[in-house]
Amino acid sequence: MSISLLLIGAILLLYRQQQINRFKHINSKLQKSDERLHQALKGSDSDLWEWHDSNQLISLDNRGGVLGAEPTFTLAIAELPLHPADMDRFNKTWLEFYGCQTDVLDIEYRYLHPQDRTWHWLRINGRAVEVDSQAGKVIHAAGMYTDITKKRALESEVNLLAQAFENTSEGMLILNVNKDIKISNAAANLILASHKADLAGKPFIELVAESTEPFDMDDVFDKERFWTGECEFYCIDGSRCPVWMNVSTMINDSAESLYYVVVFSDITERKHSEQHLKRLANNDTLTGLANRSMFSRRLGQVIEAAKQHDETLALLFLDLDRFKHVNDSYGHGMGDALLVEAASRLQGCLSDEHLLCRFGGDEFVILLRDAKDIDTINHIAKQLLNQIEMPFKLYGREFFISTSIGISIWSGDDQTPETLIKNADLAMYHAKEEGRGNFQYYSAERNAEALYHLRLEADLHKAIAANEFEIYYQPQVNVDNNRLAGVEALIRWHHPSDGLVRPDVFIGIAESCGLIVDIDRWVLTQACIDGARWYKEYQQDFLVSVNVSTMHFRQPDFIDFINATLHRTGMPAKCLSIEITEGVLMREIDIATQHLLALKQLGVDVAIDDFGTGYSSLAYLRTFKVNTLKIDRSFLIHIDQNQADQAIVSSIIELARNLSLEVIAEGIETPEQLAQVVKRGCHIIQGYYFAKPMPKAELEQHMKQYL
Ligand SMILES: Nc1nc2c(ncn2[C@@H]2O[C@@H]3COP(=O)(O)O[C@H]4[C@@H](O)[C@H](n5cnc6c(=O)[nH]c(N)nc65)O[C@@H]4COP(=O)(O)O[C@H]3[C@H]2O)c(=O)[nH]1
Repeated sequence: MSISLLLIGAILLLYRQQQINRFKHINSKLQKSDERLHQALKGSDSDLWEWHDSNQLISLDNRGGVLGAEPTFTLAIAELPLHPADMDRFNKTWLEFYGCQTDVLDIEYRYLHPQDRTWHWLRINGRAVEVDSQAGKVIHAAGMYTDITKKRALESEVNLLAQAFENTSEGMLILNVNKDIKISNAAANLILASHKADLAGKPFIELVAESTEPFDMDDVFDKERFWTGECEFYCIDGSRCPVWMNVSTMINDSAESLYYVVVFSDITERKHSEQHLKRLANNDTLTGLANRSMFSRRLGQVIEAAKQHDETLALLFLDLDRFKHVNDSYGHGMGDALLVEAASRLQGCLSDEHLLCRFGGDEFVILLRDAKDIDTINHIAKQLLNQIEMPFKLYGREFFISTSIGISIWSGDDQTPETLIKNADLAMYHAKEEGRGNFQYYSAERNAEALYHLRLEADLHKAIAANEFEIYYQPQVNVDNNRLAGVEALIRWHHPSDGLVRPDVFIGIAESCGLIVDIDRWVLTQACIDGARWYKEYQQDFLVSVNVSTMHFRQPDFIDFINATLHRTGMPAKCLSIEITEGVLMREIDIATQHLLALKQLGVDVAIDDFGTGYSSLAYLRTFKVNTLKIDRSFLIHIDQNQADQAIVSSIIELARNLSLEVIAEGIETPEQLAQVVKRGCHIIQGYYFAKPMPKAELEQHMKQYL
């Protein structure tokens, strides 16, 4: 019995020992599992919680240290140190869970950390373990709480970046490794007139229309990995948009491309203002034509091209005649309108290959390409003249203007663009001299002459002060008694380097630059000084004739000057003769009439020089009181043989006689010429036959013999 009891006891002991061992084994497993769980919870910043309705307390198993160092603690829900701003949301969620309105509890809120006393983000999630379904409430719940402060911070950073991506004013596209669009931001959709859905999945290359720099997709994305430059995108609506684009590649650690980022901005405005500036720099703002600087550039290029292709070019320089009058009389608005209309008419005469430019003011320049054929140039020039001569109807008024055109030709020579323009300009001046409204070609000879005249003009300004003028006197002889009737004062210029310059060369220049008035007055003064002295010496009514130019005669103080000179020099008025040409009497008749009357009142003689060459009507002889007609030399040169000249000279002498005028034959060189005029009744002769113009000293010798 005792053995059996002992055996049973031993078996029980063994069994118990086995149970203890099994329990220990299970316990150790549980402990390990619990440890692993806590390690896992700790690794994820989480710990466990449990809540019982019976005591309304929440137990926080804080072994992971989420809420500080204290391992486990228990507190009522209301004691949780919640952020005031999260309080209501927390309570509402908890009550819904407690009231079984939701199966799970999942809430994020801020919690005052007991250790660092800062607000941490905590996420609580869990489930009901036991529910009183009759009362509709949770009796026992458990779950996990996690510190999500870092995750929250990361999320807000990501949100920030996402917002920045979405809201930046630059368009942004993120492409996947196949270079298809993965994401686009709002600006990209705005620029490309698209919606996100339009772009998603679209191959990026389909967007690119054009770029100013070469853009090889594969090269740029996978080799260079960075590209920046100007390019044009196709918008979804089919239009094109210029953009400034920046492409970069995102790579992984193995340097493989992961994504591509395309950042771009719409440069339409910039392009417009660039174009506007370009237009301002290259085009005339009024007419829209090429301006001077653009023309000069193009001319240089065209000449270079012409050299290669053996091309001939013609450059036409146009200046509108009488434009200044329109501008001055009707204002700049009218002038501008006229220029615009003129530009359009000129352009209408030219095909696209030719270049028209507004050179400035009322000047236009045209470059004709491939101008081998002179007839073609002439034809175009005539068309241009005709177009401008047609009436301009502007703001209810009608204007008539013309244009003068100078043409220079380039045919493989070494003329620079500047010379080509300058020569056409010179030729244009020649066209003006030829009476405006015509075209002239540039000629080197004419240019040399023009340059010579320019030099003389500069020298003329200094000539009076430098005492370079001298008066020669040419005798006028009365053939009845072979005595001296008078002398004509004729100016001579001793140019310091060119020697004696003839008056018919420099008088014209002096007239064109206005110096003639000073020159005439110098001659008049000298002639009066001499004449006064001769009168005193010889006491004879002996005429000293002085040439007076049109400009001088028209001066308002002309009579005052004559009067003052007579007084100043003591020259008797009756000894002075003023020689004017018929042209003087034809324009500004009122002034001519007044001045002639005043001369008559002064007692000064007036002679019409070069008579018969100027004006066709002789009616003016009725109006103007003159004393003498000087027969022009051109009628006398061949009078010996030419019957027409004989008839004309007879008529002039007859006319003078009938009007009681004196008549002088000028330019008599031979006895035959002399005989022809004398037999027709002209007795006063001026010509080489008797004497050439001579210096004063020589004349004074002559006077002693013939006066
Ligand atoms: N071949 C030839 N020529 C003869 C003969 N007889 C006279 N002459 C020239 O004929 C010109 C006459 O002067 P003009 O008709 O008033 O023509 C003048 C006059 O229009 C102008 N001139 C000269 N001196 C003055 C001046 O002081 N003031 C102005 N405004 N003009 C002047 O220059 C013109 C040319 O003057 P000149 O060269 O001195 O030329 C002078 C004279 O030398 C002749 O028998 N044969």
